[in-house]
Amino acid sequence: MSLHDAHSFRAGVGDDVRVGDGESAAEMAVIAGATRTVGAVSSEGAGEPEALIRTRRLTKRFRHATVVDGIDLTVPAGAIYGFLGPNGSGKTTTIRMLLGLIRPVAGEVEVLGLPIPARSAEALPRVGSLVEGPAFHPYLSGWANLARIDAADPAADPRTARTRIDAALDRVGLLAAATKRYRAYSLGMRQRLAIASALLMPRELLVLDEPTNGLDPQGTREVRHLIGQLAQEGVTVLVSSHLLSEVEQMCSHIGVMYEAKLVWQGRIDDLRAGAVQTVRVETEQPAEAARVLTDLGLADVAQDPDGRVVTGLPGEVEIASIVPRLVREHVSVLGFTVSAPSLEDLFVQLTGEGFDVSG
Ligand SMILES: Nc1ncnc2c1ncn2[C@@H]1O[C@H](COP(=O)(O)OP(=O)(O)OP(=O)(O)O)[C@@H](O)[C@H]1O
Repeated sequence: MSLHDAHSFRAGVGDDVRVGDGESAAEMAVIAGATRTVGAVSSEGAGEPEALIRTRRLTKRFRHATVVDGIDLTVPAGAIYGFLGPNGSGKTTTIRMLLGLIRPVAGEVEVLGLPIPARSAEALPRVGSLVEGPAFHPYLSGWANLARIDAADPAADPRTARTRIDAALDRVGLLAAATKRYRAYSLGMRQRLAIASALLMPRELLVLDEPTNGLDPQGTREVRHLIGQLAQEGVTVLVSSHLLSEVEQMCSHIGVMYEAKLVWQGRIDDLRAGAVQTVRVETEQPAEAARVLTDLGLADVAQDPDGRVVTGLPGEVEIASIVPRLVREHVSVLGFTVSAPSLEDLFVQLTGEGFDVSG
C-alpha cells in the first residue's frame, strides 16, 4: 500500500475521501483510527443505534463550484453530533439539503429513515430546525412571537396552543420572561426563544445551524446547557459550529467538514483513543536510552539536537515498562513524559489547517 493509499479512508459507506499528504506516523494512526470509528457509527453493525440522518454521496454544486462533495453523513440516534468545519466548508448547504430546502445535484438524504425530499411531509414535522433563525417581531413578547409561529403551523391544534407555547418557553427557561418584549431579550434569550420555536411540536431530531454564533460567553453557555438537556430528554441533535472548543464541550460525535468534504466522523472519544502518544525521556545517556527504547520496540526513536532528550512512539509497548527497563539497563532518567496530541492537533493533521478554538 502506498503512502497515499494509507491516507485515504472511508467517511461512511460511499467514496473514499483523501486527506492531506502529511507523512507522520501520528497522522497515519489517527486516520487508521478514523476508519475504525466510522464503522462504529454505522447502523449496519449489530447492536448499533439506528441513524436518524444518513446521506450517501451527497453533492451540491453552485454554478461550477462543488460546495458539498459526495459526503456520507451518519448521525446515530441519541447523539449530539457536532458538525464542525471552517466558514465556507459546506455545513449550511448540507443542512439545507437535509431539511429539503435545496436539492442536491447527486446523492441521497434520509431523515428519520425517510428519503428527503420525497417523503419530507412525513419526516420534517418530526424535526425541529434552526437555520438562519426565525424572524421575530421586536415589539411583541416572547410568548406572542411563539403564538404567531404556532398559528402558522397547519399541524398545530389552536385549542392547545397556550399549553404548547408555555411548555416550549419552560423548556428553554424563558417562562418567567414570557411577557417581556423580544427587543429587551439578551442575545442568549433570543437564541433560546429561537430554539423554543423549533420545540413547539414534539421533535425526535433537532438540526441547529451555528446556534451560538454571535453570542457572548454567557449566551453560549445557556445554549450549550439547553442542548445538553434536550439530549438527556432523548432528542438527537445535529449542531453545526466552526468552533472546536464548543463542539468538544457539548458533543458526543463529530463530523469534520473541510473544503466541501467530510474528512472525519465518529465518536469524539474514539478520535482521542486513536491519537498517537509520544514518549519523551530526558537523560544524560541519550545513545544508551535510544538503544533501550528501540530494543523495547518503540517506533521512530530519535534524539533531540540538544542531546539530552530521546523521543519515541510506544505503539503496543506498555508505557509502565519503559522507565523500569531504562533503570535496569543503568540509564539515568532525569525526566519522563507521555503526551498525546490535542483534538486541535488531530484536526490540523486531518485538514492541514487549524480551527478557531477561542470559543
Ligand atoms: N446560494 C448560493 N449560491 C452560490 N454559492 C453559495 C450559495 N450558498 C452557499 N454558497 C457557497 O458555498 C460554500 C459553502 O457555504 P456554506 O454556507 O454551506 O458553508 P458553511 O460551512 O456553512 O460556512 P458558514 O459557517 O460561513 O455559513 C461557500 O463558498 C458559499 O459561498
